[in-house]
Amino acid sequence: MADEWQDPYDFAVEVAKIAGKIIRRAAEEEIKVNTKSCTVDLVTATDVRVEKIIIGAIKEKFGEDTHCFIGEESAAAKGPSVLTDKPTWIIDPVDGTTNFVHGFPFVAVSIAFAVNKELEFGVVYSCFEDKLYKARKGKGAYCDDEKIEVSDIKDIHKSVVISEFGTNRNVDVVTEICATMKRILLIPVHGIRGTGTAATNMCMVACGAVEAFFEIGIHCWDVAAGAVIVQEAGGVLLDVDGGPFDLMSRRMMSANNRTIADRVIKEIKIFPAERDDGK
Ligand SMILES: O=P(O)(O)OC[C@@]1(O)O[C@H](CO)[C@@H](O)[C@@H]1O
Ligand SMILES: [Mg+2]
Repeated sequence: MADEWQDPYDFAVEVAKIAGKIIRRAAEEEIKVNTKSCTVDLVTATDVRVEKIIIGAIKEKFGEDTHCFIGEESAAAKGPSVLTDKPTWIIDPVDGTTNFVHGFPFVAVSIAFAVNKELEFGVVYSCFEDKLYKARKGKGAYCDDEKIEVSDIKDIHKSVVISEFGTNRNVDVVTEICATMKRILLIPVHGIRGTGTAATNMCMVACGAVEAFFEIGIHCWDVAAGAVIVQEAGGVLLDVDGGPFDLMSRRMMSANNRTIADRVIKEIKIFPAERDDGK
């Protein structure tokens, strides 16, 4: 049987690189900053423009109504993002908008594709590093066409963990996040890091640079592509309570193995985040 998702996969790689070039060019000009859910949840004309270019290119290539789309910048106007069985592109045109605005060089184009609610492939292009991470279900994970694998560390005391502070500035939430980070540091672990983009954070797990990345508050478009890349690199994906990974839940634990995941999960204080699908 013809491999029907190879063409969209190859196209996702191509369009991610084009989008990355647009982002790099835009970074050389003055960036007008707007805000979304709060004063520190930033968005720029580049986020909106790049998403339109990606979706427009996909529609031109595969047909106007062939596929569905969940894109960060168009989602806001549409209400809850419901993932159906239909072939669906899940897109974050600029993951790390705050970094883009500040010139902090970790900004990723994240493009994933799901069919029957199963993620088929993920592409993450870290455009200032010029590193393209990609993976298709069942076919391994790659960075610039070199196979990547998670680290084999099982001892939490020899691990580096990634997490993020997010954009929620509610004092109780910030207190919980900081308390979780403190508990993890005091295990102790070698260190806690964060690139400011979930997609890139997950690629750091996939290539074995760190052992785990978790966050409460991410969206499906931040993590969909990284989820395929982590899984195909031999990693594990879970809910932050150790249950099954739920793409629309706004929370995620990704790690090199279950031992590390479970040990970090013990330190996470969970706070509520409204689901992407509104359920
Ligand atoms: O709005 P953006 O830039 O597309 O994405 C938001 C984001 O960068 O912020 C979080 C850091 O808290 C990341 O985990 C997530 O990817
Ligand atoms: Mg974004």
